[in-house]
Amino acid sequence: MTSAFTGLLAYPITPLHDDGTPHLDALGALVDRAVAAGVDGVTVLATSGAGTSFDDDERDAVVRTAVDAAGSRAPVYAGTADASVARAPGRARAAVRSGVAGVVLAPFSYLPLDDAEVGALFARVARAVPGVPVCFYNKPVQLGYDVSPELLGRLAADGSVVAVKDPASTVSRPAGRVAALRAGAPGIVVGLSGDAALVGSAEPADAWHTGLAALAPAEYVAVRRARVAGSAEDAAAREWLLDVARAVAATGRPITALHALATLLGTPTAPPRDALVPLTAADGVALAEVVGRRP
Ligand SMILES: N[C@@H](CC=O)C(=O)O
Repeated sequence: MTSAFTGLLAYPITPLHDDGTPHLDALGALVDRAVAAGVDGVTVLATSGAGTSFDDDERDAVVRTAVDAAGSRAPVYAGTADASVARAPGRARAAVRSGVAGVVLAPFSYLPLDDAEVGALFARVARAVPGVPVCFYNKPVQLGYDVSPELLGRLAADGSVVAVKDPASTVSRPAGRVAALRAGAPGIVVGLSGDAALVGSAEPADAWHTGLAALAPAEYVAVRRARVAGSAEDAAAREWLLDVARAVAATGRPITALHALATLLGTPTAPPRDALVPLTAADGVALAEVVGRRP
């Protein structure tokens, strides 16, 4: 049996109707397409899915839609962070009731947490969903907390987490981080995020976590499979994904850009909820130009 949180993990946006409610049919279609293209798992309601912007009923409906769309073909995971850390265990329980195969938890808080608080949070969530795999969603730039290999090792040893999603090596994250995480937390599943780095030259890892893979699954699957097999990559797919990743990053508004990208690629969605503001016209034109070059 494949371990949880391995392979290519697609993080769909949550498509929206014009009134801002989740467009569940569009979400189901996105999940179905990604799974049919061969992604190894789907995570809803994390960053790309704007999980913390939805109320409980909306989140439950999003999870159920994704689970139904994936069926038995691929595991569905859900981001269960909440603006109130006290609600995180309840959100994890709700996701499990709706059928997820594991939960993805970021140490989300109004003020950055410290090691003791993060340890307590993950232990509480693990106790709330015994036996359910939990992935530590490390988001140091945005949350002001960067998990150490040592804390991860303690959380893995007591069964609170089985996997970690870490930003791929960049200028601010020197190479060697994957090895450090493995050394600190033996046996843990190490996954990386950051499309430009993944498609570019990220260190080998057990998983890739990416929002873009939900929108361009065929290309991403081709690149991931070739990378894992050590075979020749589809150069056109790789170059195009790199260009898309750069165009999204250049906007400085990743969620808004992913919604715009989704629209350009045929998924109906309104822009993200307030207070995320629209892309500039120039950014919209740049994205459309890249999409027009899809191989
Ligand atoms: N962008 C993804 C996964 C990587 O960080 C998300 O939606 O959370």
